[in-house]
Amino acid sequence: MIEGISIEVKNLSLNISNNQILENISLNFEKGKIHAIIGPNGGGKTSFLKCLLGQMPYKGEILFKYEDKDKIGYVPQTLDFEKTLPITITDFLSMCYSKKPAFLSPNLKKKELFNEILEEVGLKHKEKRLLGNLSGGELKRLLLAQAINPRPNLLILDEPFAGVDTVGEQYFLNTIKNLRDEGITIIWIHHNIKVAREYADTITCIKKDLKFQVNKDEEISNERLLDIYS
Ligand SMILES: Nc1ncnc2c1ncn2[C@@H]1O[C@H](COP(=O)(O)OP(=O)(O)OP(=O)(O)O)[C@@H](O)[C@H]1O
Repeated sequence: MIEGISIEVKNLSLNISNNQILENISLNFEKGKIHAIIGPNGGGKTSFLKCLLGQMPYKGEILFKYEDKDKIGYVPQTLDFEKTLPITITDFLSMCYSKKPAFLSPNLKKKELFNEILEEVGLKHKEKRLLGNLSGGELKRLLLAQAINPRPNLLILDEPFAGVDTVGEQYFLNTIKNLRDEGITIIWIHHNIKVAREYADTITCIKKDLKFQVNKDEEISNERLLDIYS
């Protein structure tokens, strides 16, 4: 089993260029569970994840509690890159997994690792494909592959299903559930409350200063839903 990370967020606020994006948010994320984050477009969900990842100049405290390691895997909402770049899946993985000396082709051991990684996400035999030629769903699978190998203690997913078809979505949902069963803490932005309720252990709504957290089986009243999405 993997030891998941638990997180305590205390009085988190984020102000960028005089724009108050998050205000006074306090939350806990228990280890080894799936925590879905919902909320309206522009409500601050991605900014919140970026605070967790230490990428935003937030105020307040974010405490990571862990017994084993504090390894974090991250799948971004989008990956911006020049589509004509001559970079294959293997080149991309080489960049993700290379330590110095850099710029060497993968050795036999790395090639075996890449095969295992690609097989897990259903991309085996596509290692020579150019990154720019991958479909939205294939790119998401590749991003997931680098995030979960080696296994992290915390996995952060920013809308992993965007651009993914129904079969791909089911694949992601099963993978997320299996990773949770391995002990990994998962924080996952998702727009579909019904799916979030089915798969997540807690649901957290983030909309600037309006936030609440409910467990899987707790009701979310229509009033609350109206508050979030109006
Ligand atoms: N670097 C930045 N500089 C200025 N404003 C920003 C920056 N990053 C985000 N914002 C603003 O913060 C607000 C929240 O954005 P964020 O991307 O966190 O929302 P979101 O809930 O993830 O939205 P969506 O569901 O559309 O992805 C938006 O109004 C956005 O324009």
